[in-house]
Amino acid sequence: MQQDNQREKLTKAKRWVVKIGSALLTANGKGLATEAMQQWVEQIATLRRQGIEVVLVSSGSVAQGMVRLGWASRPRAIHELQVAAAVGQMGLIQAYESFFRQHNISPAQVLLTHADLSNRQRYLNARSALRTMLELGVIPIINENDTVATDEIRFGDNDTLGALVANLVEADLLVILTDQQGLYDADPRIHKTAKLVSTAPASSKALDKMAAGSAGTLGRGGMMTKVRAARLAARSGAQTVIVGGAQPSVLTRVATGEEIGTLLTPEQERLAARKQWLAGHLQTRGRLVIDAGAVRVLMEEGRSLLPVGVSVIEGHFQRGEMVACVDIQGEPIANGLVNYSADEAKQIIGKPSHQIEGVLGYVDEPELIHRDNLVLLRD
Ligand SMILES: Nc1ncnc2c1ncn2[C@@H]1O[C@H](COP(=O)(O)OP(=O)(O)O)[C@@H](O)[C@H]1O
Ligand SMILES: N[C@@H](CCC(=O)OP(=O)(O)O)C(=O)O
Repeated sequence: MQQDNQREKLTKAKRWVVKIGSALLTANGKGLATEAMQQWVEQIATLRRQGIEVVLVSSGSVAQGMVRLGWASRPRAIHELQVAAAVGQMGLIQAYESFFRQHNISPAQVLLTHADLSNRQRYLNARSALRTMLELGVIPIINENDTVATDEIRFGDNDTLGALVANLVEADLLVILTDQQGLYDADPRIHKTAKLVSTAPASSKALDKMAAGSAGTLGRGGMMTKVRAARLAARSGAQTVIVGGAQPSVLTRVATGEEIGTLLTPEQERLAARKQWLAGHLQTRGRLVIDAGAVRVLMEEGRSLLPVGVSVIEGHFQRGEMVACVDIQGEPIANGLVNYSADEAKQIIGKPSHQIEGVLGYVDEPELIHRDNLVLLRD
């Protein structure tokens, strides 16, 4: 993909994940950087008016908690960090809430752990909740759920969380706001002559050496986790911009394609990347026999699979697992991630989607398999 087209592509990105790091948010440990927060919120409101959906991943709970508890240095003990995070998250959310309210936007607090995104069912639940928030114009503000997150279920840094959220909501763009202007060819705190990298493929090995320096005193990740986050985001086709969050109008400038910060580019388009992942990674757990009408709309119109087009359910699968879709002769048509378990699906097949609630008592999604989660196996 041409690198010079890539900034232009930013102007078309419709779904963004914006991650804001601790150093920026907490004015380097001096309390919340409320003026800066107010400006980011204002820019997000502007982006929204331009039709861009934004998910915010915000760090700063531990740093803010330290201020509220009067602690001068970051505690080592995990339970103390958890307390700082819980106390600080209140201040963080309170501030966001009041700033978003000034623009008549409702923000929502979402706390996630690693386990929430590695379990297929919880992954799908988080995904539909976030998608619905975006549809309703609510801005999700995500942080790690530090009170319950211990080592094995921890993201460890919010750069990674931002990337996983970008994968989760199928974002076009991950913007990582930090205290440097972007990624330099060496740590600019140590090497005064270091140069800013403008654009590079996220997969470039040369980036590892450049980003090897450590994090600031408040942040956890440093540049290495940002580069890794860009690679993770690239797996679902998202672009990543690492950029100095203290610059005026930083977000709206990124949206115009202005050459600020560092743009790390994916190798594949978003949907192609997701479909490749779907095609390669999961075993099927069951089979749906679909009727001729459903075969036609899937293959010719690229539509989602609705319960009404399914005649038989085979196998024991859970919501979120991969199933095979076959025609009435048993010929494979597509594989996809199913929105209902086998037991639920058996009750709703052959029925129009508006009857799902009447049958099950709730509706997860109107589709049995959404078209974004469906890979066709025939041309
Ligand atoms: N090549 C590099 N380019 C820019 N910054 C770097 C580089 N290597 C290391 N760093 C350091 O990474 C820091 C940003 O990471 P971190 O403190 O985790 O920020 P955040 O809180 O925004 O996540 C910068 O302040 C910088 O000193
Ligand atoms: N959940 C933690 C995340 C800390 C973190 O990842 O910080 P950073 O590297 O500055 O994004 C907090 O809010 O303090």
